[in-house]
Amino acid sequence: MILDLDIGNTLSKWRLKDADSSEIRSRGAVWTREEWRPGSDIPDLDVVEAVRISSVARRAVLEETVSLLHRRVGAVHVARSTPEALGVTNGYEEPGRLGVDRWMGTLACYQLAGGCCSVDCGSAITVDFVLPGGRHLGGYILPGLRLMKESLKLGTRNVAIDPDSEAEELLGPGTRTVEAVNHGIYMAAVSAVNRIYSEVCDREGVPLPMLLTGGDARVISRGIQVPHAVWPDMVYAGLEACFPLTAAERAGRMSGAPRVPSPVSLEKIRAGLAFSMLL
Ligand SMILES: Nc1ncnc2c1ncn2[C@@H]1O[C@H](COP(=O)(O)OP(=O)(O)OP(=O)(O)O)[C@@H](O)[C@H]1O
Ligand SMILES: CC(C)(CO)[C@@H](O)C(=O)NCCC(=O)O
Ligand SMILES: [K+]
Repeated sequence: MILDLDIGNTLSKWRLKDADSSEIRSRGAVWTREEWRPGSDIPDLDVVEAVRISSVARRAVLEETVSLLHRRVGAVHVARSTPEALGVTNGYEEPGRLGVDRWMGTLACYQLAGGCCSVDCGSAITVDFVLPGGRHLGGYILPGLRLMKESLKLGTRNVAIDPDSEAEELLGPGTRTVEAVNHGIYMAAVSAVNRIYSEVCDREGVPLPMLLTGGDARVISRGIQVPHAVWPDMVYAGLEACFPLTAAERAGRMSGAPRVPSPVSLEKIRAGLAFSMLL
């Protein structure tokens, strides 16, 4: 079995992948904390032959995790943000400072779609761009839905947005505090993603396929106006591409990859942008 770990600021997600069949056997999430110890909600390490890790948590969390895993598992691969990988050049002035979850997601997206816009809707919402040809432009970081809500301190933090609600409903005016807050932060998030996408495609003169991942990807997806696809395993797919271990991975197949969405024409993107600015 291969254990893949995506250690975020809030949640540490894991999945167990069968090295022979390439099937995902189980998955889970635990709170990210200093001491990452196998317990009831963490898989049995006896069956694990290799681990791949993407971590944006404090260094102590990663060090603790790696030293624990090294004692139990033969191969431990830790992903890093590098100046170049898999045909993509990192757009950051200091490439190592780009969040490795962004780098993994973006590499996976590029492998799948070529030039792309990769969006991760987690504790933070990040939007990254790669041009056809592989130049990563950098990206945008904004607070995620939960963080935006908590920062308001209006006592509404425990009332999460129902992930099944329709965008149309969430974009209307709220008539109670929790609704006003939920609709406000939802509007902030989806408007930002829509606008960022159009602005960058306009600037660069190329319409790009958009892929979304992260805990809030499904609900944010409903408010995104341009064609896109949700890829829950996008960060894991970056780990697969960087550290291929199975036959399928070596052949370039990434698990859970969606069909590549065809972007709308540049003219349409520009018309939408002009419309929203001239109103
Ligand atoms: N059980 C949960 N605990 C925390 N967040 C949750 C949970 N279920 C859904 N969410 C939503 O998922 C978002 C967090 O997304 P994600 O699962 O990608 O976690 P993350 O690890 O915190 O992200 P990041 O990698 O940016 O740190 C939150 O904004 C929240 O709205
Ligand atoms: C932005 C987050 C928190 C998103 O998980 C992560 O990618 C991170 O800590 N990044 C480092 C800062 C940067 O990417 O510029
Ligand atoms: K994430």
